[in-house]
Amino acid sequence: MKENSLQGKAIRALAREIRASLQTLYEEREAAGLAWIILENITGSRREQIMIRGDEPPDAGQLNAISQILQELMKGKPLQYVLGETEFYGLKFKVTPSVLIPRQETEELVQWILQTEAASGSPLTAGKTSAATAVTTMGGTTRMAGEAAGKLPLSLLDVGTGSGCIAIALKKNLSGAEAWACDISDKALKLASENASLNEAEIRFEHADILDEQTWGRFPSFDIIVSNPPYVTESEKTAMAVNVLDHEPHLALFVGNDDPLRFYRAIANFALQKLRPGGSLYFEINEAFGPQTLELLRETSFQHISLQKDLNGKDRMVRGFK
Ligand SMILES: C[S@@+](CC[C@H](N)C(=O)[O-])C[C@H]1O[C@@H](n2cnc3c(N)ncnc32)[C@H](O)[C@@H]1O
Repeated sequence: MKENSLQGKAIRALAREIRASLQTLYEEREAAGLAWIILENITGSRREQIMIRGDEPPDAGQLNAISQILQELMKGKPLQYVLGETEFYGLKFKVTPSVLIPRQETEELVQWILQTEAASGSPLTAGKTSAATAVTTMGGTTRMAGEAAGKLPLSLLDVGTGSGCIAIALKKNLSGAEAWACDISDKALKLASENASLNEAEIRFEHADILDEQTWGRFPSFDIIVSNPPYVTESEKTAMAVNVLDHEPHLALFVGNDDPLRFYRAIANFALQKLRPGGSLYFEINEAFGPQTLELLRETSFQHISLQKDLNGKDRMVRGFK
């Protein structure tokens, strides 16, 4: 769409025009959703506010920005990379093609962890004070929460942190927790650290190849270890959407066909060494390997293991306790 074809358009007409352009590449509903996200981003107003001021045309600078965004989108670049930002668990994150775009399934993983913590009565769950209180974990053991108790505060590690979304969302919602995050990618770690500053979350970032046992020594022990590791097999590549395949980092996505559970096995062994008694391990998983990932946790002597489906009814998360 040419910039001058947008000029003088009232904003609702503009939304329709953007949608029509995008429909050559996206389905109608997705195109309509994208059109509003673009307008919200450019005007800095929420959709409801834009609707109220519907007859005010955007200025020349805004039209120019819309036109550039459309050009990038028409090349198949994901909107989050075009805008350079996204939302995850109600927080804003910068994203670049060096990191995976945070997904809704991963928000569900964060939700599951926070619900489990809340159900265990943790005083660290956001909104509650960090008192010196004994907390019985699902694993059946007791840990002391709160530094005032003279005990270690709840600590967590996110393995393969990417944009930092899991670690930062957990840190923001488990006040007083000590949060660590690691990744093999320096570029991801740099961006994750920017996101931590943006969200005022104190996180300790470590560069580590989790498949290399020699790097494990630099980590202390944790109450929670979580990971959304690379889990798409090479043979699943052909079924993937082109805008994922062409734009998202392959280091974050793929694992060889010969050993699709490679990361899960390594991280489960790492967790067996690094989790405190009663500590918990959470994974996001490939829907094709639910029972196999559970079996892996069982074989690695994790207890109270469970498999959780995502909102689309797909096997998506597993959990086990040490
Ligand atoms: C599926 S992405 C998850 C990113 C982010 N946690 C999320 O949920 O959006 C997997 C991440 O693991 C990292 N990674 C890949 N191989 C790794 C390794 N051997 N050790 C540590 N991190 C690794 C990638 O760089 C990538 O950031």
